[in-house]
Amino acid sequence: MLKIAVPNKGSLSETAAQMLSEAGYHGRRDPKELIVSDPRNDVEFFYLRPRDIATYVGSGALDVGITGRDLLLDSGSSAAEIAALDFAASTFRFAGPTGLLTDLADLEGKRVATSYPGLVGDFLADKGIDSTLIKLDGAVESAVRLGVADAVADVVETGATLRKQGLEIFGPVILESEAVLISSAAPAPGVDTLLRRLQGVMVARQYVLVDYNLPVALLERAVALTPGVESPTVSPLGEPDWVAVRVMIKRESTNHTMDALYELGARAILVTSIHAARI
Ligand SMILES: Nc1ncnc2c1ncn2[C@@H]1O[C@H](COP(=O)(O)OP(=O)(O)OP(=O)(O)O)[C@@H](O)[C@H]1O
Ligand SMILES: O=P(O)(O)OC[C@H]1O[C@H](OP(=O)(O)OP(=O)(O)O)[C@H](O)[C@@H]1O
Ligand SMILES: [Mg+2]
Repeated sequence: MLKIAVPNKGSLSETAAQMLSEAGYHGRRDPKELIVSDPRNDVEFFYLRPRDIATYVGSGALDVGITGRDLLLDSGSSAAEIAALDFAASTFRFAGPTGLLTDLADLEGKRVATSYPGLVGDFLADKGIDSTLIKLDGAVESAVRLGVADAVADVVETGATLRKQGLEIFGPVILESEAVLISSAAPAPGVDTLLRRLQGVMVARQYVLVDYNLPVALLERAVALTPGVESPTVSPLGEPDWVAVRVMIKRESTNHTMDALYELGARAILVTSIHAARI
């Protein structure tokens, strides 16, 4: 049975559980469950703190897990990232009191508060900057106002938390992070199926199917607008000189693409959601 680590709390837990469910797995129903077996899919789920998942997977105790790239790198674990999962995107940045710190060298000799001392320590060492790390569990943005640090290094999504604390981003991007699937050194049998299923969920979320009818003379220009993942399916129509086209397009571009197809001369343009996919 494939042993899969899943975040039990925090920012990643809800979407991770939802993706696994959309991928056909049967996870926990009760948030107090820590281990749930899904024999039909030949997997077992272990609900763990996202920060600990890389440690379990890196040690080989569990085969794969869902965590954040930032947490994986912070842990120093030997687990490897095998796929990005397209959610919980954030950047990891330095921030300080507005206007006071402007570049990385300004951190020399300063106190930097963070919940990710492994990640930040490695980054500063690599750049030759000698700072003192102040390890906090969360709400690190308060550390400057409360006088325990001169700057912070933390997860930034919208930047709203920093702004509310009178802090401003400075210096280089430490990391672009998102939720990832990680695996132990020797990938276990069954990982391929899990990955294909999760990729299917991502495709179903990102793409829609579009069908349209078009004079065959315009086909080349229509294909340029909607090239699809591999290539569009083109079928004959009862009407001579017209064809029917079926193709996947990015969900976010749906209305622009429909407008462009209509202007080109396509008609009966229909858009349908994809329920599941294997590409
Ligand atoms: N606002 C956010 N936007 C996107 N990703 C985030 C955000 N906050 C945290 N994360 C991501 O969530 C993961 C942290 O997991 P964790 O469970 O500690 O989240 P958390 O939100 O800090 O949870 P908690 O604060 O309840 O402990 C990291 O990969 C981090 O990049
Ligand atoms: O850029 P923003 O959109 O404001 O999001 C970033 C904030 O979200 C997370 O905090 P969380 O709510 O998880 O609290 P924590 O600091 O206790 O982990 C993260 O640690 C940042 O503080
Ligand atoms: Mg947090």
